[in-house]
Amino acid sequence: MTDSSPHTALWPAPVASGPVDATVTVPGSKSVTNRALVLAAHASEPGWIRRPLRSRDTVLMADALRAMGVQIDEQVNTGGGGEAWRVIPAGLHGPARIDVGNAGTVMRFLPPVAALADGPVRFEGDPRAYERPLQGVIDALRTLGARIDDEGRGALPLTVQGAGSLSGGPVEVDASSSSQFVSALLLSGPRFNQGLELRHTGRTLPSLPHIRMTIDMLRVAGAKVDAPQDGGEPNVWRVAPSALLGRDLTVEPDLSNAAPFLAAALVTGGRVTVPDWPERTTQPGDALREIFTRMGGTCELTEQGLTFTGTGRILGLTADLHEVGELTPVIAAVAALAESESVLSGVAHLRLHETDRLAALVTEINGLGGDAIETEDGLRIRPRALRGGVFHTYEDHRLATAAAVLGLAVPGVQVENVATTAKTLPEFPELWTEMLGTPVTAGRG
Ligand SMILES: O=C(O)C1=C[C@@H](OP(=O)(O)O)[C@@H](O)[C@H](O)C1
Ligand SMILES: C=C(OP(=O)(O)O)C(=O)O
Repeated sequence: MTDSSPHTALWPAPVASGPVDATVTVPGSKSVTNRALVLAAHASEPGWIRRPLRSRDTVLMADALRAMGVQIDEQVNTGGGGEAWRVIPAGLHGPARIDVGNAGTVMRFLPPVAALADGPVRFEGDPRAYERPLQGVIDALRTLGARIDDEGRGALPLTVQGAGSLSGGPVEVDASSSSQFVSALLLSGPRFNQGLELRHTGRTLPSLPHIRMTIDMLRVAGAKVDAPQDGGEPNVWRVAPSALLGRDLTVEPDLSNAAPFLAAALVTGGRVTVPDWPERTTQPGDALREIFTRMGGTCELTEQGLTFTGTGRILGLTADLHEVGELTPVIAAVAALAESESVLSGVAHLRLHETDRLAALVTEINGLGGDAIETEDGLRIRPRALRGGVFHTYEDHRLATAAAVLGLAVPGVQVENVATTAKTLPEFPELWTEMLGTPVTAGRG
């Protein structure tokens, strides 16, 4: 460790001394927790969120809702069932200041909530948050009746001049840069006076499972939603105006954050079980069962959870990851260790994520001696022996977990700022070393 500042600190990624054999309990889903918080804030009665994810993105969401008047009581160890948050909705109000950090869910899901608050709500965040797309949400909210001061930026920082209610009605949005534009408007749609009729006009729409997650959770909260997935008009969603119910909801483990642990089984020819893997889910991480099977492993879903077993061989993958873009960094890391070429496509929108993920993955994999190139909409990765070195993470949690996967097989990988995993998985370094059967030691970034 040459520097103790968290952004430049180096974490020596542990090398696997043999096949891993571990059970890893993965904390709750970021996407489910943050949707649950928004829906509970809109409800007309209190609700519970059990086993929520506690991470930077979800704490930012909870704090932002608190700033607008919602009461969120965090209760730990409720009858042995882990943590539970009690959400008590109240009249939403400004003035409020919201820090979105670099959380796409916070920066996109909350401007529609703020439009329903009474008073001005200021949105600020990390420098990268000011570069991430938001124009579609801003324009749509204006069409629906909101006043937003963004000084013509079409991005953060901005102030929503909440009027206490919003007309709602029909609106068009191009959500080709982020599915979160659609989810954001749908999640608050029941609270708009006329509800919402949302039409996506872009050529493509990424991360469809996340939109299905939004619709499922809205319906559980009592909303009436018509969606293309039910045979409705393509690219059109309708949400009826209605009150929402307070629910008692248990958050599923974050299956996207299960990715590096399952990858460890594949890379080391070992076995990893993730308990509480849901039998049915809208989480995109469920696709890992098929993706990692195609890359050479086998998996089995039992009462114990999902057990993934590696065979010692790692096969290249040709796949369109448009629906499951957030899995790309870890898949790319596995691909860099594979015996044959991988072509990962459909993920051009990753250039606008926490960092430009395509550029970052190419630079860092090649920095370890790999052979990766950017294509128009993804990556091509060819087999080549890797060597140790510093893997920069660009304040991107998924770059850090991808680097840890490479480090299992490549001695001398130093992960810069592993603490950036706090965005969605603050316990990552401990879970990783526990999985490998090594004690938690110094060297945490
Ligand atoms: O709605 C959500 O919870 C998410 C949607 C996806 O965003 P994009 O559609 O912008 O990729 C995903 O990548 C992100 O991690 C979480
Ligand atoms: C893209 C991601 O996050 P965000 O919710 O900030 O968009 C991600 O977690 O991979």
